[in-house]
Amino acid sequence: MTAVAVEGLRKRYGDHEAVRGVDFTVSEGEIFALLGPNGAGKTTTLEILEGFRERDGGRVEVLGRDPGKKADGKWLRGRIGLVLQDIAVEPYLSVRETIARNAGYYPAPRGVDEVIDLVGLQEKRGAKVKDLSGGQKRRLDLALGVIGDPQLLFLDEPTTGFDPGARRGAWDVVRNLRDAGTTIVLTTHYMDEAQALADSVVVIAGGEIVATGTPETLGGRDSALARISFALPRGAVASDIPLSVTSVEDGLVTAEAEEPTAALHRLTDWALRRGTPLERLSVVQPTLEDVYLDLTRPYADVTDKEAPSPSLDRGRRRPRRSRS
Ligand SMILES: Nc1ncnc2c1ncn2[C@@H]1O[C@H](COP(=O)(O)OP(=O)(O)OP(=O)(O)O)[C@@H](O)[C@H]1O
Repeated sequence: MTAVAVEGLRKRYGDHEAVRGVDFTVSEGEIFALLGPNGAGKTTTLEILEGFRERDGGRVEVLGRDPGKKADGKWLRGRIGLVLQDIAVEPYLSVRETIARNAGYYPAPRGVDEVIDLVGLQEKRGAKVKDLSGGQKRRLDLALGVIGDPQLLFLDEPTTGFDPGARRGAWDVVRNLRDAGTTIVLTTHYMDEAQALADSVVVIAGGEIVATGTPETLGGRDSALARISFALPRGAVASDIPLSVTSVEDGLVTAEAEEPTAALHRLTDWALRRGTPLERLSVVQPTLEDVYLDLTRPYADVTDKEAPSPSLDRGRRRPRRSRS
């Protein structure tokens, strides 16, 4: 079933069109990541889904209701959880008091201590909010987002300010929530986070969707050529190499291969027969971050008045395979 459906969504601030006809769906029980550079329109889109901002055009359905309608908005507030940036909390209340107070806003909240354990704030149960570190404060935000046992959870940059260990802990929390049936919509600027968590991904830039897919397929990532590089062996010239060489710079050969396993077999066989080792050998497939940067590069440092069409300049690709 569909948890969120967005069709032709538009939002304008004065003469700035922040969201320009966005379409996407989020399936129930998945982790959906909305990615995009600063000013892309992510927060505006989320705020419309959350019922905090009116749209100028398009259709939006969240758990089958329209968050732009007052009655539906009220119904939705009991069923969605929010982890926003800069949530205002009372600084002199303790962690436990803060979570317990919020639990009272929901018809069927989770247990307060269970949620404290879930987000890893056991040690800080009695600490005042004002004495928490930045990362601990963000965990408290996460606790407040899940205390109402939401069907749908919005996470706006959930791990900003976390240390690496805490980030992995938060990822486990998010995955556990998904596995327990919560649908999760998140924004993040960390591509490793999207890679680790997301079942599906949408990239938005300049208020428009520039790519959709899974972390594995986004922007043709699964069909991009692998890049093999190694130091040119002593005495060899580029034309000796049994691969499609794209460059030789400072003695480093770079070649692209459609089937890296077979290409490596040919290359290492050639090197072994020559008796020359392949120094600095590496095989690189584009990461989600590489693909994301290519997709959004045209939008860096441009205003809404000159939003370009994205150039998919990942270089050569192997012929498209059918995608699921
Ligand atoms: N209340 C507002 N009034 C006027 N312009 C706004 C308002 N909120 C956002 N904007 C503008 O709309 C555009 C989209 O902003 P939005 O906050 O949705 O982007 P974002 O993708 O969430 O960015 P970030 O990653 O920096 O949080 C930006 O150009 C922003 O300056």
